[in-house]
Amino acid sequence: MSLTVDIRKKLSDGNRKFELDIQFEFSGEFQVLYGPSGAGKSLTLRALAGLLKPDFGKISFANTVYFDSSSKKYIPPQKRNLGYVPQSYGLFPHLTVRKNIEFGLNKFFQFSTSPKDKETVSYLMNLFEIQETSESYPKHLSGGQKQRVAIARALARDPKILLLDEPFAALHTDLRDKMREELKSLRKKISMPILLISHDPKDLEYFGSNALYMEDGKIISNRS
Ligand SMILES: Nc1ncnc2c1ncn2[C@@H]1O[C@H](COP(=O)(O)OP(=O)(O)OP(=O)(O)O)[C@@H](O)[C@H]1O
Repeated sequence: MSLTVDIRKKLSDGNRKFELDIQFEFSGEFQVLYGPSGAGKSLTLRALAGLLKPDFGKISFANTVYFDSSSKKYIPPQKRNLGYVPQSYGLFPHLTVRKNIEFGLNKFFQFSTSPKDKETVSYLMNLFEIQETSESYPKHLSGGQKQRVAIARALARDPKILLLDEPFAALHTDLRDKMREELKSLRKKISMPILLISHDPKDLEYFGSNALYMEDGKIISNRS
């Protein structure tokens, strides 16, 4: 399954202008997108997730076209079969861990949870070892637990690719090492490609057999 990206987007807010001009293809296990602050890494991930609409170009994954400016095709975020975890995790503070993960099932208008959905949520809580926190609210969780809930929520919709924006940035150094190990073993269990953003050289060492280096809205080098 390969992700193909060829997009351009001009952004401006009064005085500031920024241009994203990105081309790459990814079909491995891990792809790291790295580069300095302000390079355009998060904007790229948001475009893949459908939260930022490019001006021109095409995004496709596993034979599904998510965006194509020439045919005016644009699949909205909730219909893209990918899991996206933003840098701040984006957990809902007023929902318990269980409800946060249920939200990921993408069934906004369903008032009760089916037995199959309950099974999926239990499976994910077991997988991430967060069963004991199921009735807790995000503010009572550690950084590592919050991160696990956020990834579990992204996986609840059964995505075919996982997009993680700086997954370890909010964690202490010791926990970062542990979570890197966890992410690697998780990938073996779920066997789906993971695209992650980082500006930590240690992530490159760990996951970086495929690495794209970005600067000023462009990909400067591609190590694969
Ligand atoms: N609407 C906008 N108008 C102008 N510039 C913008 C707009 N939105 C974002 N930017 C700028 O685009 C640049 C890239 O932002 P982005 O969040 O993708 O950076 P990043 O590489 O993820 O950085 P970091 O590592 O700090 O998270 C930044 O300089 C940001 O300020």
